[in-house]
Amino acid sequence: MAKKRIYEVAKELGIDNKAVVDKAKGLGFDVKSHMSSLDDAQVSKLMSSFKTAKSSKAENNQSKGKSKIKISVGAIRKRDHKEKKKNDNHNKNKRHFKNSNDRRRNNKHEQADSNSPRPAARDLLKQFKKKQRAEAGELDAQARISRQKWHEEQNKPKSAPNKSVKKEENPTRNQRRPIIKEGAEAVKAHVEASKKPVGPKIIKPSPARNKPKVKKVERVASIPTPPVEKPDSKPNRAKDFSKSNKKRHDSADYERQRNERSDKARRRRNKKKQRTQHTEVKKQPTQRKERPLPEVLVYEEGMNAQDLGKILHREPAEIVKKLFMLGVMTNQNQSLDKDTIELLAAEYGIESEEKVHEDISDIDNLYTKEMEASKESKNQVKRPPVVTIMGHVDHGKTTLLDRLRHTNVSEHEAGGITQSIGAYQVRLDDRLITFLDTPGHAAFSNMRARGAEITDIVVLVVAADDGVMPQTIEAIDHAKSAQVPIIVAVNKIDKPGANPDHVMEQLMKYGLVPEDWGGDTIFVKISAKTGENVDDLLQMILLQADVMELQADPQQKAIGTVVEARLDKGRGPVADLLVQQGTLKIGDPIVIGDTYGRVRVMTNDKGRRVKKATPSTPVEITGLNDVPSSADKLVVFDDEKTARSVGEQRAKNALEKQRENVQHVTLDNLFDTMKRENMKEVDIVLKADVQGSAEALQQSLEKIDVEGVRVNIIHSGVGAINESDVTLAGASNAFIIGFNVRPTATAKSQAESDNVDIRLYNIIYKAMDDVEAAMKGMLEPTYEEKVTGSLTVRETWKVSKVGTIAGAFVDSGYVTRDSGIRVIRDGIVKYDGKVASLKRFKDDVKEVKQGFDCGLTIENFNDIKVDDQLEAYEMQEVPVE
Ligand SMILES: Nc1nc2c(ncn2[C@@H]2O[C@H](COP(=O)(O)OP(=O)(O)OP(=O)(O)O)[C@@H](O)[C@H]2O)c(=O)[nH]1
Repeated sequence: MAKKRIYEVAKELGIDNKAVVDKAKGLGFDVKSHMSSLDDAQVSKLMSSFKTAKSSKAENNQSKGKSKIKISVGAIRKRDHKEKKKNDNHNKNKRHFKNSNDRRRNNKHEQADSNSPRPAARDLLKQFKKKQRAEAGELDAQARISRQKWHEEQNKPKSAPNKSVKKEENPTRNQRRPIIKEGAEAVKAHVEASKKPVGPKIIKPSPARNKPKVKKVERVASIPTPPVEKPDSKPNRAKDFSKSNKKRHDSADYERQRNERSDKARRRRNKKKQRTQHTEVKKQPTQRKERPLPEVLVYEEGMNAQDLGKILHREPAEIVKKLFMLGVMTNQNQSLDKDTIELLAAEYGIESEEKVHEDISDIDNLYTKEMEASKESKNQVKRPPVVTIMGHVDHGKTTLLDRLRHTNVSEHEAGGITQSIGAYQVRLDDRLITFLDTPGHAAFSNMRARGAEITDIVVLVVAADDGVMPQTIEAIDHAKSAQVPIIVAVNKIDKPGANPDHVMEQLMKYGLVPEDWGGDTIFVKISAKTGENVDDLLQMILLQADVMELQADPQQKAIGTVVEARLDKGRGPVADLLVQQGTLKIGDPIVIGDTYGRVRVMTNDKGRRVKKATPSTPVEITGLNDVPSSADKLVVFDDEKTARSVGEQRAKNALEKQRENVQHVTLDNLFDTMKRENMKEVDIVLKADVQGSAEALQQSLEKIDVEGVRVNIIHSGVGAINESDVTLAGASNAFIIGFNVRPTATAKSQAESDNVDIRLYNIIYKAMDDVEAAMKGMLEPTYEEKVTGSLTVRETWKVSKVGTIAGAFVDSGYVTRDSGIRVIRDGIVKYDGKVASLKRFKDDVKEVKQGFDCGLTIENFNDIKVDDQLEAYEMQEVPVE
């Protein structure tokens, strides 16, 4: 035999599951719920224990008329009422309710427990039906009243429900449920109710019962009620009492199911309530509002309402609404400008501040920061002064530097002019002085100005035999604008015509008063050629440096400035730079201008390899990806990756900028550019061997102005002329100037096929002259007369309306219809005019050549005679030499 579940046993016994579970537990079985299973032995033990209990109980309670049915119903009631224990009133009512029910059942069972239950039941049924018929009318009336009252009750506000009163007013309920009343009235009513016939009930449905709504049923079900018996159980119950147990069990199950359902419904309701509460919490927009506004709105231009909402702890919709109120129509995603954001901040009553982005690619900024940091540093030490020698052409700058370095540079310079900037260090009494060699030609003035930025002291060289010249004054101006002190070196004192005092007098006009004469400018009379007083000059420089307290921090990251840069065939890009702060070391990741790399090889001014360069040291470095420009800043980064990204970003920016410039000179807009302001321009692509030369040449060329026509350098660079230069020149209708460089083979062939003119020079003056000549070619062309043929008049005809027609023979050359014509009679020019018409026989022709006759007329001239000599000529454009 299979195992049995508790509820099956309970069903068999007709006892409540809980009672059986309790009993099973009492017997020591391992059961938890009505679903727990029992084996045969346990079942039989359990059943026998119940039977024993039943028989003993039956004996004990015989006088009281209690039965097992009572136990089960009571148990259910007990359970139901436990849920309502919170309410004391209810407990009271429950007691009444239970007593009356017990009594009702006792009565019922007293009758049912007679020897023959069936006749008793039939009698009861008959009696009941009889009474029912008799009371039908009365019940109908009561039901009507009850319905009416129920409706009234329903329509009443539910603020103070009084269930007891309500129940009292419902006669139908009174029939199946004890009337709940307080005190003696309740007892009386209870007694009366207990006297009522027992049996199947609920003939007249109450209005509440008629309500088919599930909700209502659930609400009622939640109130502990006795099991509701189905109307169709009525005859069965009367006829077959043995089935009554089953009915009661069914009824108990039904009640349990209802309770379970109601429990489920309650749980669902609770869950739903919780969910609603949750969503309410989530949806609470007011809570966001409560978050405080920031004190300052730190914004970036281009933020939208969503971004601002996050910062301000406000809904984007609110931001949009606020802006709308301020007259700004926008949506949540639309970018807002600075003014609008600040307006919004003011509307919220808070400060606004634009977020400052530190652009790592802004190396000028990094350079300035490092420079400032060095001033604050405690590691500062004395550094050598950086000196620039300036002066007029041929006043002896290079000779002085030669003397200082004991080398000879000037003899190798092309054209006799210093073409590139170098920097050198000289030593005096174990102290170093750094010299920047800045040539004095006017074309280099721009570089000189740059040189003054890194220069501590300017040595102004003035030839004692020549005195103050234009570039001397220019040099003074540059030094003064850079607030750099000037030491005057009056040179060539060895020369017989030298007059140093005259130079000193001249310079007084420019605020340079010698110390001997009460001023503060140091004057040193020297001879660069003989070396006289050169050491005195160095002493004075060091003295000036001491006064200036020049210091640097060699421990910080290096910063510097490019003095010169070039592309070396073997070594790639090479930069001459001056370290200004910190120490530059081999392997340092660097960014210089728009280029980047790692210091691969470092060479000093003596051509020796060094591993590090301290402040004020000029070095030549390799390892860059491209050629930087002079005056570009050098910054050292922590790692090569950062340096690379910064360099690439800068190069990209520079390229974009260059493209923007190039866009102005394209084939599309060339015509407009030329016509603009009635100005003619000569577009030039400039390539040079070193940056300094390129800049110098550019400066010189841009100064050329030939009757309003000027030079426009559309691109200048360092290195060989390549295909891209030719393409650019072709597209811009420009020509190319190469200074100390040559075109590549492909560039040369492309230039030939594109008809792009490439001109190569190694002397600046020559380049300038050629450009000037080319510019003259762009002016209105000059014409000269060219005699094309000579004719002899052989016959004349006078025709009215036409005038005199000359029949002439072309002796040499040719005559055209557009030719100018000169009438020469006896060696004298009688008339100079134009051919009006030219014919052979009767046909108009364009040209008649030597050996042919022709007929011609001359504009506004009819006095043509036979044997007159005619000279045909043309005006031809004269090419610029
Ligand atoms: N007698 C004499 N001649 C000098 C002296 N210094 C320079 N010279 C001569 O002056 C001429 C020009 O000298 P440079 O040193 O080339 O002059 P610079 O100023 O460098 O000229 P640029 O490079 O063209 O700007 C040379 O022939 C020198 O020999 C000097 O102290 N005495």
